[in-house]
Amino acid sequence: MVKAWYMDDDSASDQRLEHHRNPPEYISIEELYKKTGVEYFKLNVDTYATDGVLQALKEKRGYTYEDEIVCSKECLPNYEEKIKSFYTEHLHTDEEIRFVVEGSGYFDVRDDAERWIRIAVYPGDMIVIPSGIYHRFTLDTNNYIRAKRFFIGEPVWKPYDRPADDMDCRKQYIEKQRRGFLVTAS
Ligand SMILES: CSCCC(=O)/C(O)=C/O
Ligand SMILES: [Fe+2]
Repeated sequence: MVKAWYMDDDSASDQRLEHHRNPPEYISIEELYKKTGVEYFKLNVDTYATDGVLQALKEKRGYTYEDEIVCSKECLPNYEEKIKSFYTEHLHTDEEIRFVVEGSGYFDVRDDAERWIRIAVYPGDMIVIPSGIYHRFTLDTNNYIRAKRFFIGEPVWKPYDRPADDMDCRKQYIEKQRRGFLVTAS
């Protein structure tokens, strides 16, 4: 099962480490959704191309665009710059949808009390990060991830670094969080 935990406050050491608190404080995926609106789906990484589960999800959620990103020194153009920008706290005007097919990494999201939650992703994990949430991404010490990216319509990748509190998507996110993410995740 996917693991998520509250991070320590050690921003000086390697971002690619686990950064657990002492003792570790895990959060369930249900709690994660309630606090942040982040959705999670588990797919079969060996059969997703033919088993219909991903296809059904794409149709249900209207994902019309799909591509792949490989984050590694060898494959990602402007690697250092991109890795730095992924780990700079930011938000997007649209959902960030990633399905991990190889490798691993960490998505960090802020909870309702501004605490960082780290979500460890592995092959078969699909994560939907809501529009307007402050978040960031880092590779772990394996330094490699290959993920599918989905989008409703034409993709908009632009990150807006914090502070972006005046953006409509941020205000809408805060309002949804205030009301509670009550609509079922799937
Ligand atoms: C594994 S996807 C790379 C990270 C990314 O695309 C992004 O937008 C992070 O916020
Ligand atoms: Fe992002």
